[in-house]
Amino acid sequence: MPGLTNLPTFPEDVPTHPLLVVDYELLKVRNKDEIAKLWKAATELGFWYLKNHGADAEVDKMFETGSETMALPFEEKMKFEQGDSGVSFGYKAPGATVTDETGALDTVEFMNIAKDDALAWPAAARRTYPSTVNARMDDAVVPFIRKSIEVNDTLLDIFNELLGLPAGTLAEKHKLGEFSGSEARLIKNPPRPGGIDEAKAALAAHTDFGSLSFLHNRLGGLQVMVPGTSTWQYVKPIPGHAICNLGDAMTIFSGGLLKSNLHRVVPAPGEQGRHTRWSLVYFTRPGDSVLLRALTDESTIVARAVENAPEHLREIFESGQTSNQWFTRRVKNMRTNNQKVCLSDSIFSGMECSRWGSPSV
Ligand SMILES: O=C(O)CCC(=O)C(=O)O
Ligand SMILES: [Fe+2]
Repeated sequence: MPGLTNLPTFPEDVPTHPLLVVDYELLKVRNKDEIAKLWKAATELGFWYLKNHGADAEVDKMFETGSETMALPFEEKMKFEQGDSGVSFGYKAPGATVTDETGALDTVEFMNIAKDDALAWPAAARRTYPSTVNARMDDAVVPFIRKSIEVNDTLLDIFNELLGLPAGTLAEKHKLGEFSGSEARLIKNPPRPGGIDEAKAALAAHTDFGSLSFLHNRLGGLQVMVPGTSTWQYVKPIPGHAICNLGDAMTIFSGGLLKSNLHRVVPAPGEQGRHTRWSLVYFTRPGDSVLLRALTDESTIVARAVENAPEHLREIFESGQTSNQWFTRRVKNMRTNNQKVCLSDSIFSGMECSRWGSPSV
């Protein structure tokens, strides 16, 4: 596909953080060593590579869908814009969110497709989409979303076991039939005219809001801030390997044991920066009505983690908010048009706009 083949290789001379590689086939048969590796990745960095996930064909078709959709005239895409009310389904134009406290604008465009719409197709559950998305619902979008749900639900079951929760506890919080913020995201970031200024993020530093993200990219540009450091390191894309990460909801459920780590997107490094960057994510998020709190009553492991957690985090472990309330607030606070309200609240440092010290998407 144009834009996804014959790409320059990832440069050797940029600071890169090696993620642990976890094998999905081995996880499925509950291989002990593989599960131990997943636990290490999840409790230390919150990011890992996942190989043998079996979604390559679905991912390729989604990249085609992304390229067909982003090629539509801007006015056509804007008919599906997500708006400023905190809903994330639909189109997000470049510049619709801010990337730092100076108000610098993001450069990425998204098309977010709700899990609820994919499952209801051809009916619309949450909203409608451009013709290019509708045309690929049957052969690309629905199969990708179903495959991603299968992978993420398997990981959720394993975390359920690792956290010592009663069987089905996390599954109950991510019920297929309940409306949720779960969505597939097609992302395009164009090459930046005038060269690469890594200091200017394409997508702001954030933690993912939901539970699990299943990410596919071909060019570099994703960076993580390794806990205990204050510098950004690239995550190198490896063919056939998805990048998985945990979101804030899992940090809350687990009393802080599972890490939702800060990350951002900058222009791809080196020669790669001359090319359009495409990426694709499936976000699994808790059902809209699920209360975000540490599962202390359900697990002694979580209860102990909360007892040992630093004081300032304990408030987050009893957020008092449903998944939908939390998510709506966070999406709203990212929007450029809402910054008058938000910057006065100190979005990048305060507790009100971002309890995690950075915005979340
Ligand atoms: O494009 C990427 O590599 C990451 C995107 C991301 O972090 C997000 O959409 O939340
Ligand atoms: Fe993210």
